[in-house]
Amino acid sequence: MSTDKDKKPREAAAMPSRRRWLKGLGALGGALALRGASAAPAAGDSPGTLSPDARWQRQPFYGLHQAGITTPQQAAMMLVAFDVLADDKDSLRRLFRLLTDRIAFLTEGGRAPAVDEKLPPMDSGILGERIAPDNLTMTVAVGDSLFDQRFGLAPRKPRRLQKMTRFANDALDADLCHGDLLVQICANGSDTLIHALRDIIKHTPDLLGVRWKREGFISAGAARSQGKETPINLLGFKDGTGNPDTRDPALMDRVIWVGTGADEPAWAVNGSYQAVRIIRFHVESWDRTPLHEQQTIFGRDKRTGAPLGMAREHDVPDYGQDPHGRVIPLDAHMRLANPRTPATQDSLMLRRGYSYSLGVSRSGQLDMGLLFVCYQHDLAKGFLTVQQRLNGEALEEYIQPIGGGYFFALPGVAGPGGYLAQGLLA
Ligand SMILES: C=CC1=C(C)c2cc3[nH]c(cc4nc(cc5[nH]c(cc1n2)c(C)c5CCC(=O)O)C(CCC(=O)O)=C4C)c(C)c3C=C
Ligand SMILES: [Fe+2]
Repeated sequence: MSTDKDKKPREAAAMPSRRRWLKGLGALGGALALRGASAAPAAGDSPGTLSPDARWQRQPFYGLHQAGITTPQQAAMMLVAFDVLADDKDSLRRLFRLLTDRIAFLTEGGRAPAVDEKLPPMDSGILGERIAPDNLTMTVAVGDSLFDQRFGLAPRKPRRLQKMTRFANDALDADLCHGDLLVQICANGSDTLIHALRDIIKHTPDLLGVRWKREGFISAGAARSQGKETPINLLGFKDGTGNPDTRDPALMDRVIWVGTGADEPAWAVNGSYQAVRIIRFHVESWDRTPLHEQQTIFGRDKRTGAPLGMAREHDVPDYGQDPHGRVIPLDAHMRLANPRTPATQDSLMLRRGYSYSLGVSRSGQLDMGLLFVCYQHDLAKGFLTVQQRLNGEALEEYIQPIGGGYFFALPGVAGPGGYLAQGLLA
């Protein structure tokens, strides 16, 4: 029998830390067992679940607005665009009722009904027998193409909804653009996103076809902080600092939600315009760019996230004191995006960005970037105006938008019995 003494020096040196690690796992198991009864792992829970508390975290499905817009960013996000295969308004209604039922179930959690072994199981099984909600939100939005001749919905289209067209720096890939529907799925874990998507696909074979899909992430720490810590993007900058405060309902009414006084169809009230952009980063050249240049491109300190010349992340720059851009250049990304003048106050938006990282391009470059998602009460005043101001910015050398689309996030479902898009299809 071999002992620690018989091992080669490097292996023997590794043993104590291995033991410490195993002991640590034992202590973790003990800590989990001490937690509340509902949080304790149960037979059938997803294997490898380290934090049952997080698995049973829930976001309410019913409400005036859909969840997943002002909800603090969960760790994982999937964007799935669908083509609608329904061929008349009744089947479209069946689709939205089905989507509503599935989302209500998946966000609440529970057991999938058992079926005869001769039939396909009702659930993929990838989350175990007991399907945990895992802080899941599924936000459904409709695209411009849903309002074509198929369902007779053209007169009911949200007035600012339009097909995304190309900006000068775009290299749009047709396979990554547009869609009749866009479902933004967010949760604590990626397995929950995949489970939710497969559930939707399984229940809608005659109604939906997947058009494109992308997955993204933010750091576990930023997600756990419930919005207190700003996520860092793959260029190494805190991204989301300047967002309006989602805990301020009056501000959200002004910036995000379509209101009753808006020049929009009545069914659209409490919905929101969603702009999605898949933006690739040229990280190799960015990583060879001097820190000073990186910081002046954004207008913020890379480490602290503070505006240049200021100390703290949430300090508010006074551009009136810096009219020539000596501290924060006039063409810095943050200054162009939000010049903070009375005239530009109506171009505010809520950003909900996630990083993505895929493989390597044919020329050996890393394929990674940002799934940029933003919400606003008016697409033209929000995203389109801001993007126009950003056109030609210094950041463009390091980024390339390759896909996305414009959508309208439906109003929420008030309670059981109601369904998504009910007002639109009434
Ligand atoms: C059209 C809207 C915007 C696009 C597209 C966009 C792309 C983009 N942004 C970053 C990184 C950062 N953006 C930051 C601020 C910021 N960006 C927008 C809008 C778009 N960004 C706004 C409205 C703001 C807020 C400005 C403000 O209120 O001061 C920042 C600074 C930190 C922060 O406030 O979040 C960073 C960093 C990337 C990498 C990117 C596309 C590749
Ligand atoms: Fe930005």
